[in-house]
Amino acid sequence: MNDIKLALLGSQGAGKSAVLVRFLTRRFIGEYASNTNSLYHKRLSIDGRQLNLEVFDPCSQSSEARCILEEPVDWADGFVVVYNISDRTSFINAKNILRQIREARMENCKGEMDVPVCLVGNKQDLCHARQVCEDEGRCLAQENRCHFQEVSAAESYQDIANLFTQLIRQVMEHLKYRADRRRYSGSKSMAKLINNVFGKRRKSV
Ligand SMILES: Nc1nc2c(ncn2[C@@H]2O[C@H](COP(=O)(O)OP(=O)(O)OP(=O)(O)O)[C@@H](O)[C@H]2O)c(=O)[nH]1
Repeated sequence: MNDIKLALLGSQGAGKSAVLVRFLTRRFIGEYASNTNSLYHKRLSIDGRQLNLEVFDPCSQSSEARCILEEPVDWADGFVVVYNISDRTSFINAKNILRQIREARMENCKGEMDVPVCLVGNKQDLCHARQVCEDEGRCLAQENRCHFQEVSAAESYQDIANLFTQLIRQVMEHLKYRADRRRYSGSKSMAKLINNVFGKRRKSV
């Protein structure tokens, strides 16, 4: 069984818990405890494969450009970065979070393909109070080579289910790529070792 670890990041009140609970239970629950870190577990099946999903929903990150929690950046295989379309500050914070994920990953995983990330503009039902237009979200996602989706955790399940399913598929591909890379570099260094030990002798035969 595959283990998939995701982390949800975003400003306080952007709707991270609402989005996640919608995905896990299909329900919208108005209020959530926001002063604790939560780790959710779910078993699911995607494309016929059984998965153990763990999702980390940390307690609020402030809207200032301070460093996001370092642990989820190292721990997670993929990220959901949530902002509120009716709160520009949460969008600016999402931008900072995307930058920090990229920088942290560049340092830790040199040469690896991008970590899967989905940028989510939540509270689409509040479009009368919109402060971030859809194109801005799309452009930001393009700049960061990540998927983008506007959703309303309050009103709809399907968009949220689709975005998590797509992200999980991407994570599975990414994990396979990393495992193949490790196997390949392992066999390359073994070949090098064999060559170093036997190379000269073989030449003289
Ligand atoms: N109108 C509307 N309200 C939403 C939506 N999603 C969440 N909310 C509300 O926004 C508030 C914050 O939602 P949370 O899910 O607690 O947000 P959060 O990002 O987890 O917040 P913290 O845990 O404080 O970081 C709650 O009052 C939710 O009911 C949505 O799609 N539309």
